Formats: sequence, C-alpha cells, structure tokens
Amino acid sequence: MTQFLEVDTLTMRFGGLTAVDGLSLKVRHGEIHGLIGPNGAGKTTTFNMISGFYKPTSGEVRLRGEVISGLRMHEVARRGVVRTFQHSTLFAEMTVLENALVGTHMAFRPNIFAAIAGWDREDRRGAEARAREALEFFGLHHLAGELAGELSHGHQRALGLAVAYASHPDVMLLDEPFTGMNPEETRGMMGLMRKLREDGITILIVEHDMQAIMGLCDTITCMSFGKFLAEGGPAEIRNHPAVIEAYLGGARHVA
Ligand SMILES: Nc1ncnc2c1ncn2[C@@H]1O[C@H](COP(=O)(O)OP(=O)(O)OP(=O)(O)O)[C@@H](O)[C@H]1O
Repeated sequence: MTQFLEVDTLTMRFGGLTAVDGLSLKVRHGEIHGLIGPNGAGKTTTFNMISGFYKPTSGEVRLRGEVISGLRMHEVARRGVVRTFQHSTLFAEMTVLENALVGTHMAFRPNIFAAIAGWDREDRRGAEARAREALEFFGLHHLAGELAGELSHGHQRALGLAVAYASHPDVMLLDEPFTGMNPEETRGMMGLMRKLREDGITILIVEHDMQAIMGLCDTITCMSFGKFLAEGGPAEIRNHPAVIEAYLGGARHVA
C-alpha cells in the first residue's frame, strides 16, 4: 500500500554539523502527528526539508509515493503540503480578507503579487469565495474588513491557519503554533486543529507545549540529536524511558 507522507532516511548537514541524521517516519492520512524533541534536536530542520525550504543532503520525502523533497516551496505547496511559520507572516497593513486571498494563491505561483495582479474577474470571484470560506471555518468572517495587524494575538494566529487553509492543503505543517499563547488561546487553537482533522486535513506539528501535544496528537515521533528516538501514541511516549531520558538530559520535562 502506498503510504501517505513518508520521511525516508532524511539527512541535513550544515558544514560539519549533522542537524538531521537518517530520520525516517510515516505520517498517516487524517492524523495529527506530533514531532517533539529537546532543543536543537532537528525538528525545525526536518520541517524545512518537508516543506521545500531546504533541500536535504540525502534521503527523500514522499507524498503518496511521489518524491517531493528537493522541490521548491511553492511546488511542494501545489502538491498540497503547506506550512505555517513560527512567527506571524501576515501582512499587517492588509485586511483579513486580503491576507486570506493571498493564501488562495499561495500554491499556484512563486510570486503571489504577480499572481493577484494577473487575476481576471472569474479568478478573483473564485478566490474570494474560497478566502471567505476559510475565514468562516476559523470564525473570522466578521473581521474580514479589519487590518490584520490590528487583530488580537489569538485572532492573528487563527488567521495564519486560515491563510494556509485557503490554499486547499492536504497536509498542514505547523511550527510551534502555541508559542506565546495563554491557556484559553491554546484551547481555542487546539479546537481549530481538531476541526481541521475532521475536515480530512493531515497535520504535522512541531511543538514544545507537551500538554497540547499529548492532548491533540494521534501519533508522536520523538527525535534527539537529529535521530529518531521513539514513536507511539501519547501514553506510550509520555512513559517511554528513552524520551524521558532525552528530556531530562536537556533539562525539560515531559508533561
Ligand atoms: N541554517 C543553519 N545553519 C547551521 N546550523 C543550523 C541551521 N539550522 C539549524 N542548525 C543547527 O542544527 C541543529 C538542529 O536545529 P533545529 O532548529 O532543527 O532544532 P529544533 O529541534 O527545531 O530546536 P528548537 O526546539 O530549539 O527549535 C542545531 O544544532 C542548530 O544549531
């Protein structure tokens, strides 16, 4: 059977440093899959290789059997794999709706502004319908005319997801989506992710908030020093001796 998203012996070297070292993992369709590990374990570098931001030194990433590693980011996005960034990448001076419109074209052309300038009326109508749908999905439709930079922190993070969602992704890669959130915002964001899963979207998430990871993920992969360490459901990972050891060694605690 063809696997959904496969990371196969992926390696990334920066000069003499091996940030990711022969990592393999499989993400099942429709799951929320967590990627955890102590600081410097190689999680973000792995993300960057999956999303096309980095070309791996060796190894492959496959989506439904097709190799996507080594493609450029917009080519990866066109195949349905989109990422959100650790820090907000919204256009603060643009409205909420305009940001979502950018999302609808993210997957099609490398230069979104050229893409938007080239839209005819039909394109624009279709894109606007999708953008409004994305805002509705995340409960932001009533804010469509507001400037993105003036939204509350929680709404800005939700808009970040809506922009990615507007591109019709199959897989969303979320890099530390709970950073800087209070418990209420975290709960709200967890709800949005479950909603995405119900909508059939597969999610791969890198996150340090262990409570959120344990409460959200179907499967968790733990890496340490660039290598695969353990994989399993939340209960298994929480009690896994090698995982506990890796975190204690890094002076962090697994929730
Ligand atoms: N562009 C780069 N050039 C050189 N070294 C890098 C680069 N990016 C990451 N590294 C190194 O690779 C290793 C893995 O970093 P990475 O950011 O992938 O880890 P991480 O698990 O995401 O860490 P954190 O949880 O702290 O974000 C670290 O030693 C880091 O310093």
